[in-house]
Amino acid sequence: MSSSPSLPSSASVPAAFDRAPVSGLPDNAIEIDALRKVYGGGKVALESLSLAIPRGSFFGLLGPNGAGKSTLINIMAGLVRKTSGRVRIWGNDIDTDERAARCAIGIVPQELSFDPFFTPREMLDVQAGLYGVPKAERRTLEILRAVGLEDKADAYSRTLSGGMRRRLLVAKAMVHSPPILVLDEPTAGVDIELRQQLWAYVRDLNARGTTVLLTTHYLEEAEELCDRIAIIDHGKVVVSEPTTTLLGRLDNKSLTLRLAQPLDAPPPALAALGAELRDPYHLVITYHPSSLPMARILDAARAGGLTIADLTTREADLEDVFLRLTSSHHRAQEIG
Ligand SMILES: Nc1ncnc2c1ncn2[C@@H]1O[C@H](COP(=O)(O)OP(=O)(O)OP(=O)(O)O)[C@@H](O)[C@H]1O
Repeated sequence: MSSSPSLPSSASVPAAFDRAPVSGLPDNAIEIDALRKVYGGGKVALESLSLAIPRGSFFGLLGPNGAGKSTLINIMAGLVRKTSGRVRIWGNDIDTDERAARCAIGIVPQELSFDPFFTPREMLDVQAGLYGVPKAERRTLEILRAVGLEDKADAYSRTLSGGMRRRLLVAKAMVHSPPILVLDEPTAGVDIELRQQLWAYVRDLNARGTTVLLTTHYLEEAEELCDRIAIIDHGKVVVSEPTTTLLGRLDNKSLTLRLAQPLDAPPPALAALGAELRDPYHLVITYHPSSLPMARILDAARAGGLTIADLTTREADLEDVFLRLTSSHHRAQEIG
């Protein structure tokens, strides 16, 4: 795996807002309205998709395979042409203010593809040139330092490890100090240590004002990092809300009681609350905390004469919510 050095703090890299006036900033970094994409063969990838990504948020875009996430990001990046609808990036319509919209966003693509004969320094310089960053304002080495690649500034890119290439793509996306950073599956196949380093850097950028849009298949990562999450499925938004609200949706918990004595059936008072024996020493009760306080379950256990050796609880996590919402969405589609 990668023997990459620790990423230094990004404090040396000015965030986008260090130069931007605070007044006149858009409330939403990205606004998508009734976006539709039909590919050549007639495949409808996005169907009237509307979404607002608040300025300053760390926003997760989740969805099953084929939901339309890459199509959406590629439209924002100018790589795929939308069929209809409206997209505004930092207040700039991609149809009428394409250049300003492109300058407001830095995209870290899924694929690790770049010219193997360019060095990281050359690559960032070319990118800065493409975005019209004047030579005096370029911070090539600062950015490379921030992603832990300063000592590789003049190495051929083909000699970099996969993890280093991923970080180089993050650096490339940041050369023009965009107020919005989009990361499309940035940690797929990246080892855990590097993932943490990458997230420390991106979190720091976010704390200093950069809006972050992340797509990932690692739901735990999204749950930990994102303050808002949208789930899309079949080209439509199923839900878009603060992560805490989303997690609160299921109102589901499970309580496992480890028993001092074995049982062959749950006592009636607990069976009435839905308790099931996982094995003679473990009773599992899945319950809704809002309508069934845990104290009532414990009272029922005591009334049933049980001696509890230990107990553990588990809350619904993002994976539970994700599966519930995407499968209920499928059911609704089947019914409708
Ligand atoms: N160039 C294309 N031509 C035709 N259909 C396409 C094209 N690109 C994507 N699609 C289809 O559009 C739908 C959405 O694909 P998209 O790649 O946007 O989904 P995704 O959410 O990014 O999936 P994944 O998580 O697997 O990357 C899928 O059914 C896909 O097969």
